[in-house]
Amino acid sequence: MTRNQPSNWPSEIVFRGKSTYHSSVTGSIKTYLLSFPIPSSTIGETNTPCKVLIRKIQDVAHPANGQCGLFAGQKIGAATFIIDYIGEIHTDDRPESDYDLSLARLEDGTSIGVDASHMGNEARFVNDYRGIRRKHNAQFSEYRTRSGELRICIRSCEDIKKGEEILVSYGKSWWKARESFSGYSNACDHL
Ligand SMILES: C[S@@+](CC[C@H](N)C(=O)[O-])C[C@H]1O[C@@H](n2cnc3c(N)ncnc32)[C@H](O)[C@@H]1O
Repeated sequence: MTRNQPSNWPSEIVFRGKSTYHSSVTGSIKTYLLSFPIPSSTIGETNTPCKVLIRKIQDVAHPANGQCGLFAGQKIGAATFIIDYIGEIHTDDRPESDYDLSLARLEDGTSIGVDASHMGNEARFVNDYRGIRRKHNAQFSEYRTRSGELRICIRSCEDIKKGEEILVSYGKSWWKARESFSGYSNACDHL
């Protein structure tokens, strides 16, 4: 299900309800991504996204203070589909992107990513739990839609109260790759 652009969406990022395929994705890879046969028990695209809100974080104790976060706009039960992570599907290397998730790795070693640095939906604003909460309350989860498209979504791993920040784990390797980090820029000037 696609969504409408939120009113506080940053003007420099293209809002998209569906993935876009970069020119690095060849025809055969696109076929694999879009039409793999799936068991009918798999999560389908009839999943209704939860209401989520992008909020500017104004809390000096929060490690992403001044940036944005993704917040629950409704009560969300455990193990609930929250929202698809939409971005540009690509196979080229994007080590500089902080919004690039791994979607699949093919037998020939090709890595397929979903990069939401320049386009995406609200899911691109989800923060990592470290320094904010004892553990994550949501996680990235890969699935096929009923039509067979491979996607990543955010799913809750426990009950999330309305107004609570939705937090995932980016994984240790994500942070390790950024160990030399000396400070994040303010990514939330539009709010
Ligand atoms: C996918 S973006 C998340 C949304 C981002 N906060 C924004 O406003 O665009 C990833 C970036 O968020 C920030 N971030 C996320 N979780 C963090 C955490 N636990 N501690 C510090 N910075 C975090 C880092 O700047 C990271 O590069």
